Amino acid sequence: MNHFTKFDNKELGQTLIDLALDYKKDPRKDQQKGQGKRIGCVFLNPSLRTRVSTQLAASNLGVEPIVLNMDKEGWALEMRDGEIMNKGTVEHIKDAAAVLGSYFDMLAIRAFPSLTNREEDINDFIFSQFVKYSGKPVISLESAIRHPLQSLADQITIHENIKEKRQPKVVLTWAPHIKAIPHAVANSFAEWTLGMGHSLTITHPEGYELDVRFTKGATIETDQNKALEDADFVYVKNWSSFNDYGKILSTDPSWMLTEKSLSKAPNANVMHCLPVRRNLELSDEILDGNRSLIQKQAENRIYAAQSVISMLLDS
Ligand SMILES: NCCC[C@H](NC(=O)CCC(=O)O)C(=O)O
Ligand SMILES: NC(=O)OP(=O)(O)O
Repeated sequence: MNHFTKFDNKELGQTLIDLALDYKKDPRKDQQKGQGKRIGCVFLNPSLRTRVSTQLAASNLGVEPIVLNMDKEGWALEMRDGEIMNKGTVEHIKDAAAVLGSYFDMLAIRAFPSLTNREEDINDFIFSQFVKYSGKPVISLESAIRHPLQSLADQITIHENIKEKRQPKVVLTWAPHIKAIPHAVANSFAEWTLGMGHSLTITHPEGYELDVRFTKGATIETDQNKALEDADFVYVKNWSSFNDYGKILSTDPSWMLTEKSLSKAPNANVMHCLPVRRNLELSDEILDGNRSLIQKQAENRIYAAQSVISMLLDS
């Protein structure tokens, strides 16, 4: 594994899940493994879980994490090659990434999409520029189109909570939001769930179809009640329109998941990546009830990151 940016294959996915579960039992068992190594975690956007869980994961392995909140503390970065930098940007990604590459053994970066330039976002422009110029193994802390550490934590959580021998029914449901929200978490959840061999139903209002590169093989159902029937895992997420790029087409509150929406899914566990807007995306009754796996997902972020850093240390 040279970089960790996306789902690769089922075998590697399962290896990462198993390793994460080993670390969960004994988080510091490999404390010597990363002695003398450093990881630089660069954030171009806000974060709670990703920032802290990655630092904890690194320190469990003896790796020293250093965080740079580039959006607040760094120079304004120019991303485009060949620009005459006579406006607001101060430092080119080519120079900044190369310097960081020389300081660290591995790097990690969060770079959200613009949601205004679809072409750049679907090519993961900022993230790709960073990988290109850093010269070191890079972990995605959420890019324009993927959030693989979240998805690995989600798959660990599903793996831990499968109760029956049969294949679980996994549903990804759109939820209302007041802001235009990226596609990364939904894309990645679909990519990893399908990649790990689960069946996936995606439900959303008309116009909210995700990029088919991530959803090929999923069942798409615009009737949420029908989609939720007999679900075992229900992943709740808002995203903005992909076809009408970055637009909010609906804020219909009936899409917010409640106990009533799950009346035909008695065994459903509910998942969300957090942060969640209570009583807009998800009701208090679900968030505070027995169905929620949401805190467990957040805890598993540590072991997801730890398994990834550990595997990168091996390569
Ligand atoms: N890192 C996990 C989620 C990040 C992002 N959420 C947000 O931007 C929430 C913003 C708000 O609620 O104002 C998203 O859903 O893709
Ligand atoms: N789920 C997640 O990535 O949370 P943060 O944005 O707080 O890191």
